[in-house]
Amino acid sequence: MPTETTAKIIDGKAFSAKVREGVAKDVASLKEKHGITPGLAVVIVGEDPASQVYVRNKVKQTGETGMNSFHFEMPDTTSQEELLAKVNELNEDPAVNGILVQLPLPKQIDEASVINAIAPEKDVDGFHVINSGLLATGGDAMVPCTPLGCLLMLQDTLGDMSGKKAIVVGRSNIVGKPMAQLLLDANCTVTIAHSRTKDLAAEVAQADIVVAAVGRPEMVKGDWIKEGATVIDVGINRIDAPERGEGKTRLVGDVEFETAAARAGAITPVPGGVGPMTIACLLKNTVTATCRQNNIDPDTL
Ligand SMILES: Nc1nc(=O)c2c([nH]1)NC[C@@H]1CN(c3ccc(C(=O)N[C@@H](CCC(=O)O)C(=O)O)cc3)C=[N+]21
Repeated sequence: MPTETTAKIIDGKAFSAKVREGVAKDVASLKEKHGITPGLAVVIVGEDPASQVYVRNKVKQTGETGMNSFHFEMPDTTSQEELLAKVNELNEDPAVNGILVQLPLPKQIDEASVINAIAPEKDVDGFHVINSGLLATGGDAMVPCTPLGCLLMLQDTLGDMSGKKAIVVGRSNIVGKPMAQLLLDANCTVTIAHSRTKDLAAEVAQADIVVAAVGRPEMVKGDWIKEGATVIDVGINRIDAPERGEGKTRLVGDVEFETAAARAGAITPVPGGVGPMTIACLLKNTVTATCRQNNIDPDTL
């Protein structure tokens, strides 16, 4: 029997366009009132073809908001010292308000050393230990872009989340852990599930909010989802799609979409869900960083 989509599809593409509009307004106002043009520097080491779309979108959208975009490509033979020297140079450059070093890095480079070399106030990814520490203790952190994008979509869909049961599937430093923190701050009762979780299906079935961030195609099954739950699918997995012709591929999330959409109250699609929101939040974080560096209250923009 074919399943039927009953869930509201959360349109991350449309929502991210709204977020970027807000960013563009703030950028214009920073220029007019303060004579400041925010600058975002992106450093890419090596060539990962999968990230080319992402990088192109990022550069295009940064420009569209009126910000300055600085782009650095370094060969995959780059040493840790060379990358640290680039990071230091950007730390000291007053035209650069935000720095993103694209991950993963080649194996000769220690990621933590590089991330923690970024000036915390320019760390628009929110990966620096100072920022994760601030997030964990209720301070003014730079919040990682993907979890921030998920939170904005959840707030837009649900409003007050107080008392809701949330499950985060995945415990990465980049998504799972900060996401759990944000849900906790929103007064949810939070479970973090992972590869050693005993009965994942039973855990997911309890949740009003499911955030899937494991990076395994369709591993969260639709029939685990509680009726009416809100499902945020962080996964972007490219899989073979022989039904579309030889050598064809398609993108799927970490959630089995069709079956989950038949049970959920609302769900994000892949593509067009979390991905575009991640980029929009990177731009938003760059404005936040610019304001903090210049002691400007963003509410006055
Ligand atoms: N320091 C760092 N920060 C990151 O945030 C970071 C990173 N490194 N390394 C790579 C990953 C990947 N990532 C994506 C963001 C948006 C889309 C995105 O917008 N995807 C679209 C289009 C997908 C497609 O068509 O290929 C979508 O989901 O609709 C994809 C991937 C950020 N990353």
